[in-house]
Amino acid sequence: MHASTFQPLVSHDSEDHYTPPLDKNANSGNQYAVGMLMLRRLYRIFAVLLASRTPKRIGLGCGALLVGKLAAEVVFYYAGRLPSEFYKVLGDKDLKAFFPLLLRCMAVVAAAGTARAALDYGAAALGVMMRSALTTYTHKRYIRGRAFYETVARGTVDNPDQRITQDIERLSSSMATILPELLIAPFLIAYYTVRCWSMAGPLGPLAIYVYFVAGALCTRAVMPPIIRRVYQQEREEGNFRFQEIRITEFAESIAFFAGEDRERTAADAALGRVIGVQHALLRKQFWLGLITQVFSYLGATVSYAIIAVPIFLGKYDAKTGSELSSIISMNAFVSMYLIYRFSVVIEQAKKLSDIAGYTARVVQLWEEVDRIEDMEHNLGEEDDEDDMRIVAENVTVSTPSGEQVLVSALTVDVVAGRSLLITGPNGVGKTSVLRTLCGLWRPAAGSVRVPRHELFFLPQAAYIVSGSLREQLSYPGHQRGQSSGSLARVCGDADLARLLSAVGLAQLVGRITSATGASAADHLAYDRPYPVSFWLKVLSPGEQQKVSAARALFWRPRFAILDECTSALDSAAEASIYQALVDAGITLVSVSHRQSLLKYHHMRLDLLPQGQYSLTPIPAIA
Ligand SMILES: Nc1ncnc2c1ncn2[C@@H]1O[C@H](COP(=O)(O)OP(=O)(O)OP(=O)(O)O)[C@@H](O)[C@H]1O
Repeated sequence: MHASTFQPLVSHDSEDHYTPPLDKNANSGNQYAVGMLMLRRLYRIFAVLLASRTPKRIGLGCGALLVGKLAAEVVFYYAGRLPSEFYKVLGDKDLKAFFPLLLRCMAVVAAAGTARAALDYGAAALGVMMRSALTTYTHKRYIRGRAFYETVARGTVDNPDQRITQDIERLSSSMATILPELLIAPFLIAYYTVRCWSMAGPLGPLAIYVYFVAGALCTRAVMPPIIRRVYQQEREEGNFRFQEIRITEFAESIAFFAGEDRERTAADAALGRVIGVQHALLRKQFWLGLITQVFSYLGATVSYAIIAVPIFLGKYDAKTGSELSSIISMNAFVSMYLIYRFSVVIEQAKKLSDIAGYTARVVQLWEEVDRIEDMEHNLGEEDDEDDMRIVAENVTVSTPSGEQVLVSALTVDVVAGRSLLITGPNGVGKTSVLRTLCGLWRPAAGSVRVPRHELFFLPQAAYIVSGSLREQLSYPGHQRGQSSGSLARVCGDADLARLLSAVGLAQLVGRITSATGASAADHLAYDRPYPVSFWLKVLSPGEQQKVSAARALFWRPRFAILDECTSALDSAAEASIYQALVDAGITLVSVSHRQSLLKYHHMRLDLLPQGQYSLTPIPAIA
């Protein structure tokens, strides 16, 4: 049956587009201005770069680039003088001087070409180093504690993944190209100002400075809307990518639904928004481009006007025709180069507006992590390692925004050996209670104490990772053993085989080896790494839940939080997994609708509408 044959019960205008997460920062006005906020954020970027593990390399890279740039400028200066020398030699018809000049010209051109290529390479390498340092820092801050969870759950910054993978890269490469130009600009401007002064008098550099200030003011006027558009474009790019990723991720469901028309409409709509912002950005950039181009072409005229003054005032009356040509050429080069250096600075304004946009996106993510860390610090949550129980006292469970109270005045005490089963109708708040008991959500009132390192979570949709079977079964890996000793681990192949057999996956190793064409006696059966896509193909959703259960048996925590983690299993498989968990001495806090699971628990928490609940003991079933 095709989806179009469905008759929807409720017909509504489907404004079929993904609503981006609320971006409070984006709405708070002056986020994109080239002003104090941007400088503060840039300062923070540099502070991170200098404090990174590779500050020496980055510092050396910057230094080498600066020295290289200065050396290249000397070469460019000699290259720039050549036309003036040719004017003189050709004007004097000096054949003896012509060939050596030609040879020198070739050598200088070769040196200038090499210098330019080396500088491009140096800037790109510096960009890569900066990217590495900034991304490593972001990973360290963001993928730690609950920072990533809170950031995603609060949704106050859009697309954190895109900020890490794309915005940092663009920020780094833009900074690496702009930095050497800006660092070297003062030296070159000073040098060429002196040269220009000596040839054309004080009026020469003065005219160029006025010219530059006018250009800078015009540029400054058109920049803020560009920065805002760069920011918006990045956000829409992220939303567009999100839409495409969903099609890849849920290809099978969409195909089952025959939902391609709807998905295409949504993807086209997301693309439309990206294209819309891109056009808006291009229109704004047009004015900036116009200003920079006009100012750079006007430069040639200004240079001739500058040298015209001393010529008409008679300063060079004593010179021969060829000498005067040479002076005009040399002055054109010096003043044009001074103007060029200024126009390079103005041109950097365009890149600076990109940098401001990317900087805002990257540092906003850090600021969000700061806020979360401050909040956690102020709350001063600490584990009580000795208290082996999960205790909720007078807790109000509500959604993160606080709009919806799900459970009021919940008091429950889960001691080791006395498992709790949470039941209730859909949407009443069972998973929310688990989140609160685990510490992912803070209680709106009351207190929760939980031995976090003695807790293991089994979700309904099993989380499958890339790597070997051993890594799959031992996720999240060795770091978990913080309270080492309490978590008994098994590691040998025979132990892992026993684990798999306990959850009904005894055939898994054989299936993996045959799926990859390896021999049955593959000595790397547990250690050959595979991508997530492989595991998702090899394991059915029910088998993925079994892998999840095997992990709990691998780690043997004191407590396991089970959120309908056996929903895809047949009742025999479900029973044997629950029995295995109980036999392993794990105390369960489960959510389930199935009466058959009562016998593995000692207490039942029934969540009722309007925030009510009842907590009753479960009589032992003989
Ligand atoms: N992150 C969130 N932000 C806002 N509201 C949320 C959030 N998560 C859940 N809710 C709301 O809380 C209510 C309870 O959700 P919860 O997932 O806890 O229910 P449940 O009892 O586990 O449902 P089910 O049996 O269907 O799994 C729902 O109405 C949902 O809208």
